[in-house]
Amino acid sequence: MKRKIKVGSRDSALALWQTRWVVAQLEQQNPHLSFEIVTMKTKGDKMLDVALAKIGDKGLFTKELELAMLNKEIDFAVHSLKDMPTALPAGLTIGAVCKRDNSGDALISKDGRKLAELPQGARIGTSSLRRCAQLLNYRPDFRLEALRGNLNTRMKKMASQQLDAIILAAAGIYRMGWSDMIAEIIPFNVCLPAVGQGAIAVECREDDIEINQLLQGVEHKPTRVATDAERSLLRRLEGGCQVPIGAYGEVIEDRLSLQAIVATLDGQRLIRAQGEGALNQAEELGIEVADKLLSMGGKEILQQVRSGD
Ligand SMILES: NCc1[nH]cc(CCC(=O)O)c1CC(=O)O
Repeated sequence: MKRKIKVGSRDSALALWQTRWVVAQLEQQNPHLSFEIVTMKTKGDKMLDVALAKIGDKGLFTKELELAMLNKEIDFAVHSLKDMPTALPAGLTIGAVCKRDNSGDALISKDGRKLAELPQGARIGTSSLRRCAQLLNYRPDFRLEALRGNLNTRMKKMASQQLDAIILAAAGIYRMGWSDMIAEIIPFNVCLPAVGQGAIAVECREDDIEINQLLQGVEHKPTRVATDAERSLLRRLEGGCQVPIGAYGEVIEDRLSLQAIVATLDGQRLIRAQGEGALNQAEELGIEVADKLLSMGGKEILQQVRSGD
């Protein structure tokens, strides 16, 4: 009998798009296999009105899917890598990291204005501490307003709350087919993305050899190496959604580069560091750049942010 592979996904439009994209490739590569998508709500889907930084849970968007995987109700789960904690539950692994095209943050604004063209005191919607801190560092006159919910909700809130602009991950907007709405991809010297942003990751049981093998078909080595470095940096800084940390790793030919920032919530202090290394030294590079940030004053910033003043 043909094995039916059960694939776990959150039920948001973006999550389903990503899951279908992964499944479509696997189906094409493995015409003898059949797949079934099983959707689940995670705690993060149920608590849409609370700022992520306030919920402060690890695995807010992943835990239910991980439990289902450990209980063998599903065989693998598709996530936004950005939503995955840096330490996974025992027995689970990232079976594949897929090719990332767009890791940046996108500005969606009234009249299509770019960041530099926004008026004094412009009101910008985002609940990400990382985006707030970097935007305030760039333009202290901006007024950042809380904005959560799935992509559809956030778009509606821009109009109903009369915001001048909102910021969303570019990858999500492209996947939803809304690229026409993007005024600008915010340059990395203004705003570095979240660790793993733009990359789709597939999580599975460590001991499921067949599934691990299958997932090699959607693995993209350069994206894996770049995001390994980003995740290693985040692990070293012990950051989650509660701390403004941005990072971007990139493979150019046979070299891996990593740039990162850590900032205070008000954006008044922002520290930037970077490094470069060999492709097989991703973890080490993450630690090296994290340690640079810590020694340049990042340690004090992290302490200050965590103590809540
Ligand atoms: N925080 C939620 C989340 N997780 C992944 C994405 C977008 C897709 C991606 O980064 O791969 C988003 C939306 C956003 O930040 O605008």
